Amino acid sequence: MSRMPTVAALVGNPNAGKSALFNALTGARQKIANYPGVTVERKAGRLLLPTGEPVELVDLPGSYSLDAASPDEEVTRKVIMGEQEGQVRPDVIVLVLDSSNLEQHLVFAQEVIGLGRPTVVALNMVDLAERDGLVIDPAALESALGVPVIPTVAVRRRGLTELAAAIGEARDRSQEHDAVPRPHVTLPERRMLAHQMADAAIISETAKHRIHARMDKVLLHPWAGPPILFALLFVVFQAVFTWATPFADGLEAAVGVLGDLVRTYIPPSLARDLLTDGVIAGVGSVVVFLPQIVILFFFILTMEATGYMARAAFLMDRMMAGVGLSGRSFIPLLSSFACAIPGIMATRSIADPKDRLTTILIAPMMTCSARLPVYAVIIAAFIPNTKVGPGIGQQGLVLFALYVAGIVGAMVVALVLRSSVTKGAASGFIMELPKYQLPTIKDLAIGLWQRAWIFLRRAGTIIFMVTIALWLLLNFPRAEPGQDQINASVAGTLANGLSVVLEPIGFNRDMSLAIIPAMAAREVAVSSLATTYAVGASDDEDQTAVALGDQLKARWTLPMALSFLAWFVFAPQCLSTIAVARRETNGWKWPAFMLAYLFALAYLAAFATFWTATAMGLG
Ligand SMILES: Nc1nc2c(ncn2[C@@H]2O[C@H](COP(=O)(O)OP(=O)(O)OP(=O)(O)O)[C@@H](O)[C@H]2O)c(=O)[nH]1
Ligand SMILES: [Mg+2]
Repeated sequence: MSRMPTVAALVGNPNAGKSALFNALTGARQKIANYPGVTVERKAGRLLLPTGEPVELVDLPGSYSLDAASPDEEVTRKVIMGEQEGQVRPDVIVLVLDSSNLEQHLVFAQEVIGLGRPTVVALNMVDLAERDGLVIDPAALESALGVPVIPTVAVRRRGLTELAAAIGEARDRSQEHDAVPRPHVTLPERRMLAHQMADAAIISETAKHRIHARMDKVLLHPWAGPPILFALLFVVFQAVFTWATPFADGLEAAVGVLGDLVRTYIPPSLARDLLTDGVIAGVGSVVVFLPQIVILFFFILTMEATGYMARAAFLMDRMMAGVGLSGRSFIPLLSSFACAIPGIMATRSIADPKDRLTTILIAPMMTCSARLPVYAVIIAAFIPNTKVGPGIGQQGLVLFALYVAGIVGAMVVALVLRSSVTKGAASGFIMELPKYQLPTIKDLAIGLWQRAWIFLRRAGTIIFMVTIALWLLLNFPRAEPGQDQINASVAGTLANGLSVVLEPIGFNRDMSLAIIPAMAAREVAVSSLATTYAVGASDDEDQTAVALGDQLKARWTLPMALSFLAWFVFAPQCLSTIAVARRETNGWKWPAFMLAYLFALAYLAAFATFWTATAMGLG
């Protein structure tokens, strides 16, 4: 047998646990989460059979049918059929079924088995079925489907060896005879058969899942549900501030000490300035937000793992329909709170092209985690840390308001787009609700670690480089004695030019200076301000670092700060988002449109904020 390695593909309904199985079998770290539509691309990994032979295992997006409706389902169909470029047709199909949802998953299963190709069924999530009081007979299912059925629990690594062995056997059988497609069975027939098969395979069923049904009664209640969701999100933003404070203070102190050490032990020179003003002040000012990021992701990951995320989508469906979208757009939009890039990619699970395009266009308005440091630094400097109610801090409230401003802005834009450029009827929304699950500590820890690592890596690479470049542009050419270094520098000259345009929205030179490098990564706005003020202060007598917050307080007025925040709610700040929008819409037309309308919106919002605040006498 000296042929190409065997290829096996994981196929099944969304949320069946394909990626969890993939991770368990190959040691990969694909994203898994408890809602349908997590995986939108194929991903290959290597699995070793019990015989030691390697198999290429492909994880695929979930699918309800071989008649693909959405771009991610299309990937699955193409791979199964061997039409995907750069991917040989799988020799073995590993059909993943959710045992606790058997009847529903058997509908697509029959379609796949009907292809007559070597197939193995992974009867996954048998633990959840048991929890719900279901006992399933794999042998009955095996004889009904005519292919091997292996019970598995992906997240507990149960049944993996048996599954791997079955994959090997199926491959061996396939070499003996060719695929024999079975007679076509229509969808209604498959539905009926699925019902019969599930009935025959389920030995006993007790009504254990009452608690979860009762939870849904409350959480999905048309009146009680939305306030609960709202309250939950509110708690998240309070927590981002209050829980993070001790850790953030500690980190900030550590960065300060580091700067002082360098100042004490290295004689004054440009190189020392680069270290203190560029690296430590600049990059350090971003790194101190690690605790906030971790706390935010703790909540997002928990919502994803417990199954609440899909319920939130369900709750929001009605509101989304009001602006011409559906609950389908909710999860991509919510993912954009982490970063617009995975958010935009997640829109591949939306079938209607215009729904999808609208969602892509508004995704950047969801407050991504890179904006959190910008918001946090300004809020901490300008909004008093007072309580406005029991357990409600004013700072958390303002943060919450900024997130809400982004959401409301996005909804208004969606409404306008859906009645103009992306006109079309709102499509219906059906999403199966996943089972409630407690998140496993290990998965949560891995998820948080990955997030923290991404954040730190950004600080160490892109933010670091942009900050250094900015430091150079701020320091050259050198100022004449008595002249202001920043005004003399290349960066200062550019910023002074730009501030003519930005003056009407209350931006001073330093703010204008901060928003350009922030196009690389939004956190850079913070590091640029820190570096600018550190460079500006270098000539002063006092060499000790002044915390960025104090610098801001001394140099900005409240209306200026609010205007800066308003700008960051809407402005298209990161080039990677534009690049992904180009890829997902196949051209420059829509990203250009996105860029233009977001800039216009940001300018208007900052303008209105600045002048309203000024008129209110806040300056
Ligand atoms: N209890 C239990 N949970 C599981 C099992 N397999 C997967 N899960 C959980 O089920 C959820 C869905 O798993 P995924 O692997 O993301 O599902 P998927 O089939 O890849 O979903 P899509 O990518 O959306 O098609 C996650 O929360 C997993 O932790 C299992 O055998 N038992
Ligand atoms: Mg997946």
